Amino acid sequence: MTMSCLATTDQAESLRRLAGRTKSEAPAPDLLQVREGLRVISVSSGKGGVGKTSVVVNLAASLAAAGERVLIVDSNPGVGDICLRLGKDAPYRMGQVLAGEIALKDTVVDIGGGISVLPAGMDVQQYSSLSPRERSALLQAMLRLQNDYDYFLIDTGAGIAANLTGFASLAREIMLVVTPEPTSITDAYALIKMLSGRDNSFRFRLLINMCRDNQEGDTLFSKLSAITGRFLQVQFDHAGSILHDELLVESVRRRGALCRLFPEAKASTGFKILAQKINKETPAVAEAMSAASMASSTMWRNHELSS
Ligand SMILES: Nc1ncnc2c1ncn2[C@@H]1O[C@H](COP(=O)(O)OP(=O)(O)OP(=O)(O)O)[C@@H](O)[C@H]1O
Repeated sequence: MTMSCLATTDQAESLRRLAGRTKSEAPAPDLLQVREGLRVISVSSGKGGVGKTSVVVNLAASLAAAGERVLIVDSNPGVGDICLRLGKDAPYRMGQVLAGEIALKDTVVDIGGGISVLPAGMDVQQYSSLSPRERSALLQAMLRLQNDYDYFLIDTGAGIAANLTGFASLAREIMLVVTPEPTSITDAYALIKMLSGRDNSFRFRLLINMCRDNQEGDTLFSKLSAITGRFLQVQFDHAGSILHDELLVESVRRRGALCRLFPEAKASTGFKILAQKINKETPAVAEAMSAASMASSTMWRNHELSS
């Protein structure tokens, strides 16, 4: 669904609703500032099916178990519906937000235990069809939620476009999920190359999922790190390894987080260590961004991506 309805209804009112403001409130300033202390991490991959959503769900559960308040932003259009995966209904959809029928904040689903989900699935075409003002209103609506959380974990679609558009554009930290499969590694390298070419301030972390053992993960990280070190100027860290674990598949079947259903599982240990590591780090500093310039830079990026 697009926002063409804005042309026929009261555009100011629709934008206000989209941004979650009341009529009496002044418009938000044209500056997107992620508050100090909020971590915005996008979890991405070069190819699909490597376990991105599993990582988001279980990292969220581990962070929440340590007392952090986590908003999962499910911006992956289509397949991986995180609410469904966690056994909850998402009564409202992004299309209704884009149509100005409902405010973004009203779509948030409380999963319990310190985790909420924003079902924000939107594909690149849908995002491209928004005007710069609509994009800006959406990002501002997102930032109006920031005082309620310590982390925004963004589940993006696979590939570069999904990382540069929509809510993912707020993240300075990118966690790339790969598996030991050769195609997953080459796709991840291509993604790092493209993203770092657009913005060299991203902090990349590599998380190796579905490993046989930690040694396999360490070896893979060393190989990729050697190549990126030689050819690219990027901040690139090892987030850790998550072991292949049949109980993870079982947790998906039972519609819950592995770390909550099977806290002693071998993959749960990996997620716990990952959460501790992330929690100890100093966040990447996010500078204020002009909403207008972000919206227009995303336009040329979209144009470039579709060519
Ligand atoms: N560590 C693991 N051990 C065993 N199975 C896993 C592991 N991680 C993920 N899986 C399984 O791999 C499958 C894909 O996982 P998931 O849906 O999280 O991937 P994704 O990258 O988000 O996929 P998509 O690109 O389709 O959104 C699921 O069936 C999940 O149970």
